[in-house]
Amino acid sequence: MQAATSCDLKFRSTDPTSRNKCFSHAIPKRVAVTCGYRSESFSFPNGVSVSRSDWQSSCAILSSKVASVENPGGLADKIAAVNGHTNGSVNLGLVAVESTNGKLAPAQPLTITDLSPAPLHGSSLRVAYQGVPGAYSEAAAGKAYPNCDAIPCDQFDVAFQAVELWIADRAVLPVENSLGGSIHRNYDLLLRHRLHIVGEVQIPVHHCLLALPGVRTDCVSRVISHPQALAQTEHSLDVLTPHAAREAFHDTAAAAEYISANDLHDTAAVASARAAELYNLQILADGIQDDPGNVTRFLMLAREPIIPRTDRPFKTSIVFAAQEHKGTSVLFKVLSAFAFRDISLTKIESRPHHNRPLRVVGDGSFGTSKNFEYMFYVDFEASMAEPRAQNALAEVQEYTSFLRVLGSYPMDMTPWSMTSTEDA
Ligand SMILES: O=C(O)C(=O)C[C@]1(C(=O)O)C=C[C@@H](O)C=C1
Repeated sequence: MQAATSCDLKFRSTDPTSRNKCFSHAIPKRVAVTCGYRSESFSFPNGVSVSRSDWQSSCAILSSKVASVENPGGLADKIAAVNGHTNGSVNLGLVAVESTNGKLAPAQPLTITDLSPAPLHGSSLRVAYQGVPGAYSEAAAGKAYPNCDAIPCDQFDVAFQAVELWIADRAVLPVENSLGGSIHRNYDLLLRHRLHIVGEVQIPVHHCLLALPGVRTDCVSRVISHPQALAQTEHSLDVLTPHAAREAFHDTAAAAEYISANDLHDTAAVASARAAELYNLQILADGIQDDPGNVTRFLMLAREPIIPRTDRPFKTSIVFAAQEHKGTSVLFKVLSAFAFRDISLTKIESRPHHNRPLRVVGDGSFGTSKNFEYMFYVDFEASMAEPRAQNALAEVQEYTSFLRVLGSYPMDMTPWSMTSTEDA
């Protein structure tokens, strides 16, 4: 186990009566020891060395392929193609894994079960989310993992770190809303961190306008809430509080908590009905989202991937960077790799390529132009256990300088009921 280093994280008290109490822990940073990994990278007899998270992705794809491949001989080459281990096939044979009793277990091929053990603490699953009790993200955590121990975090980034530092077992984070669009911060964090998407939940978001008891709507001169919530209620607020200033706040429930904690009679919050209960506020207006079908999609993140299956509808999320000098219409070629295999795409998002934001184009004879360089996120409706998905990614690999499978996971097929978040 590597040396412990301290790491300062900010978590919020789970006690809803805490008035903006936010405490920080100096959490000793530990490398994952559940499976007794001695290091964050593995070397194989043939000299190929892979990072732990690449290994996990390989295991996930390997496990999915065991169910579907006829000629095991092609297995390692296919994995090599998708995971970029171009120097020879990856020997997935023997890896010594230290068992929990300290003795080296006999070398056995790792399975996802080895990589994703049940939480050691034995109690309910600890799920990190951004916000305070009453936030929609808390409701999403409860839908994703009923009876979980929901851990409020100050920032999206802290929720990622909580999982990486084994303080939480999962994280549930919003990535897009049907009215407000993508939550770009979390797309960037998916790339920066090495967690795996293991599921999704879609939450109908039912916004309310909350204020202290006795406050009338025409006395409200300021409305505070999460930027996404303000975007989702823009027209309603134009009608309800046309002269009130709108201010972004940490999250919807924290806005409600702030009004209550500071006894603000001129301020209202856009938040859930549950936040009204938790922070003793009245509901001035109910269901103020501009579209009754207002839905936010949340992703469930874990340290290890799940084994993709074909027994239920699955979705796969990837991120890639187009390969320079691969000629024109690279994006078209990438998308056609799915289209020609009858794989539907449900999302494309482009985000600045932080390591290569600009590319100078032109030989100088007519001057030079600068292209913005992007990372592309794509969600498609297929499981990595399906050969068509594996072959599509193997083709995409030809056009990309970087390709990562963020996760292959069950689609959220639960019917939407608007009542489900009235008590969110
Ligand atoms: O502030 C909250 O309550 C959150 O859960 C965050 C969040 C978001 O980030 O989009 C989640 C769902 C809603 O779309 C509004 C806000």
